[in-house]
Amino acid sequence: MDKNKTNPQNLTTQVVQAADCIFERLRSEISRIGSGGRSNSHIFFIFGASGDLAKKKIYPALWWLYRDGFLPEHIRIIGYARSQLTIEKIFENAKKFMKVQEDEHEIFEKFVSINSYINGSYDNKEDFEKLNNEANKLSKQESAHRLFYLALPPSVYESVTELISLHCRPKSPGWLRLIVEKPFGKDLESSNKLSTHLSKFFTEEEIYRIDHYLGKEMVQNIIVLRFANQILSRVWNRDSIAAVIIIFKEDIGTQGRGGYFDEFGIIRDVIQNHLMQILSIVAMEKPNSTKGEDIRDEKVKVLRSVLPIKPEDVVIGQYVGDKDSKDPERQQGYLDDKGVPKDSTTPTYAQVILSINNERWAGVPFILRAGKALNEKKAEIRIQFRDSPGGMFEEDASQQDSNHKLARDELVIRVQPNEAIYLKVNTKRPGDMGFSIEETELDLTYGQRYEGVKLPDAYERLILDVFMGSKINFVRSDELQEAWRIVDPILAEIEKKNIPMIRYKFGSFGIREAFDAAAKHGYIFRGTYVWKNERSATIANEEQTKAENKK
Ligand SMILES: NC(=O)C1=CN([C@@H]2O[C@H](COP(=O)(O)OP(=O)(O)OC[C@H]3O[C@@H](n4cnc5c(N)ncnc54)[C@H](OP(=O)(O)O)[C@@H]3O)[C@@H](O)[C@H]2O)C=CC1
Ligand SMILES: O=C1O[C@H](COP(=O)(O)O)[C@@H](O)[C@H](O)[C@H]1O
Repeated sequence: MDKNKTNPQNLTTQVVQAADCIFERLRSEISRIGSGGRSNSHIFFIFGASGDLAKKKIYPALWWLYRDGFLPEHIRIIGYARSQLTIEKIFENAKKFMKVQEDEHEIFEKFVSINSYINGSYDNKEDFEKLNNEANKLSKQESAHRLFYLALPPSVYESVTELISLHCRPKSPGWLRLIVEKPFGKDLESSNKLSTHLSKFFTEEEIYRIDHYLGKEMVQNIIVLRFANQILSRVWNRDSIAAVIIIFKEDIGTQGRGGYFDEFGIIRDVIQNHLMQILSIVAMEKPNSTKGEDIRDEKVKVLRSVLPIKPEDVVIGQYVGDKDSKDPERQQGYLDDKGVPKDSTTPTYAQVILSINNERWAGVPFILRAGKALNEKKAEIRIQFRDSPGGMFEEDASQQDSNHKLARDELVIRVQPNEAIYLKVNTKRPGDMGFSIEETELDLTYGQRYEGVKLPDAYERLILDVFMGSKINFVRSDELQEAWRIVDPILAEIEKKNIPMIRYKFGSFGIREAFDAAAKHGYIFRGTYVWKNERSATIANEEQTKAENKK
């Protein structure tokens, strides 16, 4: 037997070497792009450079790409916002998210030196002309390729994009790429309006709609897992799979972002985009190739087969403070957030159960569940397989009853934290003299298996994709339309208050009604959680809930 294959130490070394080799190829591709053609400079503009996303994600991602040699040689980064700031101040705010190591100070200083900040408004043509002049001066080349990242609230997208197109386009042969952050509208109508507006000023080729979940390692891995493994592709259908559940949980509340959140709610914030994107990759047919268009064609095709959601298949909730908690943040309910109106009925938790009407998936529930202010931060996909037929084991004796004793096989793809893929299977209890069965896992936890391998941050990957001109991990306008078509009717029902709002305590495991609904559709929860303790949490404000539902 090949020792290299079995020794985890060697395996890790091999993986690290393979990763280094891939990175080397990428770096040379980047430098080829950077030096090829007549236009070899790049300018990366961050609109909303004073904001939260810029500070936490964009500046850090650009720094890591620069440090690791992935940015083109001749590049300038220009932050733009209304605030009177300096680049020093911007870095002061962003530095704690950039994780600069002791031995990286020299290269970090070089990174700082390619950055600058310009302040100006979002709707004044003179400011954009000034920005354009500054950019030309900094890059010393009017045809430098230009990338514009819109880290802004959607209220200013229209004016900013128009002014960019009219006043900040590079001279030929420089190209322009526009990175648009979610939310892409609030519903199908406003999303279409935004798309129509963008299409007046940019080609579809130039637009990169970012959904950062598409940059996460395990989300990208779904395609490989599904289509590079016969053992999985053969069973990836209604004959073998009983239910699919895609879960997003956060252990924080809105943390002062309530003003933004209240306008959108958890369905628009997480389900319509991140979870729907995951669903489309889990459920799509095999694409013809790994080309962006082939993959996106299949994603949109499966979304078109999603049937209208029935209101009875929706559970929504809003968190209330946990007055018994010692943590002051957990004592605050959603309505205590300063930006949130006291009578807000915006959901912070939602579960929707979807049906896909095609040959592969008819009858299999796809359960999308997302919640803020829960007991943990976690995102995962659980593919639950059907019961083994036959019932030959003692544990199987009560097959008639829905509470089966023999656990179902379940494939879990843990997106975060601690990326992992594990398959829950039944095994003979080790050492047992008879046939007693216990549930165990075939476990591929990345932190153990691929020790030392760096998994890039989602924004790092996606920004690099934009430099490379790769659209695999960006959302096409027809995908977006389908996602809105699916959630729009439910949003309307919620608006009309036709779906009861359930209060849950900050730190809860979830909402019991959601788990019951999932069980009714055939997803069998085999965890160890005992609802008895939680019941008091989900009905903490039962009286208030009842009163509101009566209104
Ligand atoms: N923060 C996050 O974690 C995530 C954010 N996003 C999306 O990214 C975009 C930016 O998010 P984020 O950085 O959190 O947003 P911010 O609220 O921090 O806004 C970014 C910048 O926009 C300007 N701004 C804020 N409000 C207004 C307004 N009403 N009118 C005009 N300008 C305004 C401010 O700059 P100034 O006043 O200096 O001009 C601010 O610094 C949003 O579309 C958001 O949905 C997506 C995923 C995650
Ligand atoms: O897009 C969003 O995502 C974040 C969660 O991102 P993650 O990468 O930390 O899982 C969420 O907090 C935010 O509300 C939402 O807008």
